[in-house]
Parts: sequence; C-alpha cells; structure tokens
Amino acid sequence: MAENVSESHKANDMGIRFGSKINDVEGKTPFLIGVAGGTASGKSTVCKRIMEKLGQVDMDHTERQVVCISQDSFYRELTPAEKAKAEKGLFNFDHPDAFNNDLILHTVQDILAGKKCEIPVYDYRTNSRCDNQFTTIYPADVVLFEGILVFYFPEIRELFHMKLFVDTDSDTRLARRVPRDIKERGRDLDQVLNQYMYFVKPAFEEFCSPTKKYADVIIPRGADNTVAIDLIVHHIWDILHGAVSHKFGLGAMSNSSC
Ligand SMILES: Nc1ncnc2c1ncn2[C@@H]1O[C@H](COP(=O)(O)OP(=O)(O)O)[C@@H](O)[C@H]1O
Ligand SMILES: Nc1ccn([C@@H]2O[C@H](COP(=O)(O)O)[C@@H](O)[C@H]2O)c(=O)n1
Repeated sequence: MAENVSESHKANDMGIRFGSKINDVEGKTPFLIGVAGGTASGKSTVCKRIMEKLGQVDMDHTERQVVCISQDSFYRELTPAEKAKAEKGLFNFDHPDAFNNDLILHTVQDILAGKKCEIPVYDYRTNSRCDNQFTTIYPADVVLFEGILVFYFPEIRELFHMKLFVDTDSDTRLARRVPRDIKERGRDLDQVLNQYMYFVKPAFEEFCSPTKKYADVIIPRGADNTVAIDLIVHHIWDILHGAVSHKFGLGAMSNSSC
C-alpha cells in the first residue's frame, strides 16, 4: 500500500507513510475518532501508538496531520466548596457533570469545521485549569479525542466518524492508576484507593462501561493489542487516501470537491 504513495515523506514501523498534509487549510472536515475506556485503560497510550504508526510524532504543527486531544482538558472549574472536597479525594471527577460539556461540544464542532482551537490546560495536582494557559489545536486530517466519557452525551457521540473503546480489565487499570496518580498527579495511596472505591469504580459501571455498546471497534488489552491497533491504523490510512469512503464526507477528500 505504502509503495503506491509516491509523494510520501514520512515512514513508520508499519511501512505506512503519509504524503503531504491533505488538510492544510482551515475549513476542511477532519476525520474525528473518539477513544473511550475506563481510567488507565490505555486510551492515551493507544492514541500515541496510532500517531507513531502514522509517523506523526516529533513534528511541527505545519506538518502534523494527526492530533490528539483529551477530555480531561475540559474538566469544569470547581466552586470553593467542591475544591475543598477534591483536595480530600471526595469529589466525583468520574461523573458526566464534572466536565464542561458545552465547551466540549463547541470545541468539537469547531474542530469539525476545520477551525484552529484553543484547549484549556488542566492540572490534576490543583484540580483546576492552569490560569491563562491554552494548547492550540491546528486543523489536521485526523483528530483523536480520548476520554472516559466521550461517548456519554449523544450530541457529542454522534459527531465521531469512528468510535473506539479501550477495554482493559479493571484490576489492571487500578494497578496502573495507583502508581500513575501517586507519581504524576500528586496523590497519596489512601486518597487514590478511596477515590477509586467511592467514585471511580461506581461511575465506570454507571456511566462509562455502558457506552462500550456505541463503539465501532473494541480494543481488548489496550496498547498491548498491536493487531487491533495495526488494523485501525490501516483503516485510517485507507480513509485518508480515499480507498474507503465514509458517510461524513471525508471519503470525498480524494475527489475534486475537497
Ligand atoms: N500496555 C501497557 N502496558 C503497561 N503499562 C501501560 C500500558 N498501557 C498503558 N500503560 C500505563 O498505564 C498508565 C495509564 O495509561 P494511559 O494510556 O495514560 O491510560 P488512560 O489514558 O486510559 O488513562 C500509564 O502510566 C501508562 O504508561
Ligand atoms: N482533578 C482530577 C481530574 C480527574 N481525575 C481522574 O482522572 C480520570 C480520567 O483520566 P484518565 O487519564 O485516567 O482517563 C478520572 O477517572 C478521574 O477520577 C482526578 O483524579 N482528578
């Protein structure tokens, strides 16, 4: 497949190469992929692998065709009372209302309109956004949007062209979350375990797990599942290069209307 792409300049471990940026002007619809799954299931790692396999790491935004954003950037600001609870691990960050869902919807709509967006920067140590800090998301051909509840609200869910669910067993997820939250998110062991028992696990069962049924592809074992990741990468490549069309219009990228 890659051998047919004469203009290609990026190679990777699958031999898949991207050519020049297809969607290098504002206003073109990117292929939007939602990546849901429980906490520490490997959503970010799966997205990273997809980007690596598409040869999309360590590049400038003018060249980058695939970008990844996280639902965690959209946690809403807490009231002082909620902040005090959060500091003791007593705030439910796994409930759909913990996010600024209007901002998610508008941002995703802007992304689909091919607009440049500013995404808030979130700090897990303070449980709040970093003041006046934003990440600029430039128009791209493929946008990965990962998060525990990206398929929860129908208005947002319906906007994805492809929906992936990373399905990693809950013991493994807890075993990964504990060291991560202690090392990277400034938590202590008691806090992580209490938050997990009282909020994370019940909310996973009530809000996240039921969204698995909306997924087009379920990825058992997350980033360990290289076969699933390779298949997804090939599918993305085919869509981007017009080999497979899809009903949202991006398949038309290879014809003259785009
Ligand atoms: N397949 C894997 N094997 C070992 N560790 C992993 C694997 N996938 C993810 N991790 C680790 O588990 C933690 C959570 O992974 P991450 O991709 O951030 O999950 P999520 O985005 O779903 O919260 C991270 O520390 C990550 O390095
Ligand atoms: N201030 C916060 C915000 C979120 N969390 C937890 O993060 C989890 C979602 O992120 P993943 O990378 O694990 O998908 C979610 O389960 C929240 O409990 C937090 O602890 N503190």
